[in-house]
Amino acid sequence: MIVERAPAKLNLALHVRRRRDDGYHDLETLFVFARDGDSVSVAVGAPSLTITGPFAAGLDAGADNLVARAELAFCAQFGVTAQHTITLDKHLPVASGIGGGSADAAATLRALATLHGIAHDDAQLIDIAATLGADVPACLLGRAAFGDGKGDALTTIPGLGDMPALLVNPGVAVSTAAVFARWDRVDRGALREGGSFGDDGTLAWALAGRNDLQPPAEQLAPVIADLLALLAQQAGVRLARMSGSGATCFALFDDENARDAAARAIAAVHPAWWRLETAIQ
Ligand SMILES: C[C@](O)(CO)[C@H](O)COP(=O)(O)OP(=O)(O)OC[C@H]1O[C@@H](n2ccc(N)nc2=O)[C@H](O)[C@@H]1O
Ligand SMILES: Nc1ncnc2c1ncn2[C@@H]1O[C@H](COP(=O)(O)OP(=O)(O)OP(=O)(O)O)[C@@H](O)[C@H]1O
Repeated sequence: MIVERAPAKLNLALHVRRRRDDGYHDLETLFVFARDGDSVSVAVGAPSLTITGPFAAGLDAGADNLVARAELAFCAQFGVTAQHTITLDKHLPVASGIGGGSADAAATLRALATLHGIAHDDAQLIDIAATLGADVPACLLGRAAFGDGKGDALTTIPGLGDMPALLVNPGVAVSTAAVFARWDRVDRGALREGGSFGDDGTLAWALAGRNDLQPPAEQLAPVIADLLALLAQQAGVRLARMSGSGATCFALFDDENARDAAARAIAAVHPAWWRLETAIQ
C-alpha cells in the first residue's frame, strides 16, 4: 500500500488579471504548502473509495470525487487495467480555498505513479493534473511555486522554511466559480512587479501583493472580513490574508508561541471555527 500526504495549499498572494474567453481567469499567484493536510492510501485490489477523518461526512465518495476522477484519468492515460482500493483521510474542510480536493487528486496521482513505476515528474502525469483542476499541477509539484496562466504554469521559488502559521475557517463553504464570477474585472496590476527570489524574498513578495478574490468572497461571506480583522490584530503576525477563493484565512508568525497564543485567543471567541496550527514549507 502506498500512502501519500495531501498537504493544504495556500495562496500567499493572488492577482487576478483578466477574464478569458473560456470563462477562466488569468492570474498570478504564490503557492506554498503546509506541513499538514489530508492523506491518500492506494493499493491494488477490489475497487473502492473509503473516506475517513473529521471532514468525511458530506463528501461524496462517488465518481465525482476528485480522487476517483484522478484514478480514472490515470488508468486511461497509462493503460492501467488493475483496480485500486483507496482510502482518503479527510482533515481539510471542503471548498475552503486551501485546495483540499486538488491536493487529494495530486496525492492520488503520485501514489498511483509510485505503484505503477511512473516518475512523479512524468509529463503525462502533469497533463492529467491540469485536466483535473487549475490547482492540481501545483499540488502535484507540492513545493513553493509562482503560478500564472490559469495558475497551472509553474516556476519553483524558495519556500518559507517551516514558518509557523495558523489557518482558520469560519465554517462557510464558498464556491470558487461563484467568487471568480463576482470579481469586478479591474486589473490591479501584476504580482511579478517588485518580486524577488532572494533571502526572505518570497515573504516580501507576498507582503507586497494582494488577494484579489478577497473582496468578492467577502461579499458572499461577510464573516471573512471579521475573521481577517481578528487575525490581523493578533500579536506577532507577519501577514494575514485569505487563501484562494476563501473562506479559509491564514496568519504567518515568526515563532510558534505567538501562533499558539493567537489560536487560543481565536478559539476563545469562536470555538466552532476550524483551526489548524501548522508550518508553511
Ligand atoms: C482560486 C484558486 O484556488 C487559486 O489557487 C484556483 O485558481 C482555483 O483552482 P481549482 O479549485 O483547481 O479550480 P478549477 O476546479 O479548475 O475551477 C473551478 C472554477 O473556478 C474558476 N476559475 C478557476 C481558475 C482560474 N484560473 N480561473 C477561474 O475562473 C472557474 O469558474 C472554474 O470553473
Ligand atoms: N476529495 C475531495 N475533497 C474535497 N472536495 C472535493 C473532493 N472531490 C470533489 N470535491 C468537490 O470539489 C469542490 C472544491 O473542493 P476543494 O476543497 O478542493 O475546494 P477549495 O479548497 O476551495 O479549492 P481551491 O483552493 O482549489 O479553490 C467541492 O465543492 C467538493 O464538492
